[in-house]
Amino acid sequence: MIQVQNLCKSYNNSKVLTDINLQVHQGEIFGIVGQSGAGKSTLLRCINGLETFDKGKMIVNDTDISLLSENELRLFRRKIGMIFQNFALLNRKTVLENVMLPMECWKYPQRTMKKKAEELLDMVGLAGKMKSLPNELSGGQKQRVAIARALTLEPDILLCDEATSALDPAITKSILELLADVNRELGITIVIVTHDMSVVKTVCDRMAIITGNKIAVQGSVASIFLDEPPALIELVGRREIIAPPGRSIIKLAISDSDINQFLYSFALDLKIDFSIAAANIEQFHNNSYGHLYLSIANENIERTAAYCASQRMDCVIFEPGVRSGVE
Ligand SMILES: Nc1ncnc2c1ncn2[C@@H]1O[C@H](COP(=O)(O)OP(=O)(O)OP(=O)(O)O)[C@@H](O)[C@H]1O
Repeated sequence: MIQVQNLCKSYNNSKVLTDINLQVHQGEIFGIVGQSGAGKSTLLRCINGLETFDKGKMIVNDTDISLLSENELRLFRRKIGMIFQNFALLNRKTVLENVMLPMECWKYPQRTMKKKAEELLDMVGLAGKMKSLPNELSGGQKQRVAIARALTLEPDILLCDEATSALDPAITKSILELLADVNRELGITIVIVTHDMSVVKTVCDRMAIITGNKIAVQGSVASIFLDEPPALIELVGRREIIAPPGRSIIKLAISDSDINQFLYSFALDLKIDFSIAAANIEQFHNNSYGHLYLSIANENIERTAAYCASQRMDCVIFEPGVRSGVE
């Protein structure tokens, strides 16, 4: 659906994106994260043709967008909605008029525009606010209007540039639920640029991390958080647990549903002294995964590692001293 191949982009001879290769599958919610200035928004603007690039290919819905004429690009953009951190609503127009704007640009008949805008405002839970002005709405309500407006031309793809960054956690949650509904019910592919890892964990199927102008890693959100590659640790930081003298820490990637059974069998089969040094289980969509850190006497480490391998459990051993994990 979206294929980025060897894409390079500079501003004034300064490289912003280098050799970007990325695939977003049809119908998924894809997160792009990276430090401030990494080039996330630039990549998003390249996807909808708002930004040109120096080298490489951007293929969206089987169309190589660098080959499109101005007019073809305009038609192409129709099928891509976008929402922003600052909502980008017109304050002198009512909520209903704001939502009708894209259809006005495409000269839809008045009755069609009004009906469609009303339906969408109903869908985003703002049926009672059609005549309000944007500055009479809360931040979350403004973003709902922006989402309704982005859906008016029935896009295949919705691009979200830090869409929840200005909202508090409870409102962010409700906007993410709305985006998940839009994805599920309308089948719209969603690409979310964010610096907020909880956004990615809550709604994204897959993700990419941009570091040093490049994609450092891409894959399923759960697998990236379980693998904890350096690019992720660089972004979210690390915490440290010191294994006490004579003991080591063993780190296991595990799903929430397996923890109790694993610990039960572990204690019964190995009959060794161990304690839980830390556990970090998180919700990814509807599944809970995370890491379990067991503190084990050094003389039992080899047996423990062999036992974990026999149970097909991935484990990493941290000898006495410092072990790291993501926050
Ligand atoms: N139109 C422009 N002209 C010149 N430089 C630009 C332009 N747009 C972005 N840049 C530069 O490109 C780099 C990447 O910017 P971009 O907005 O894509 O980063 P970002 O990862 O989205 O950052 P943030 O998380 O802070 O929004 C930055 O150094 C920025 O200053």
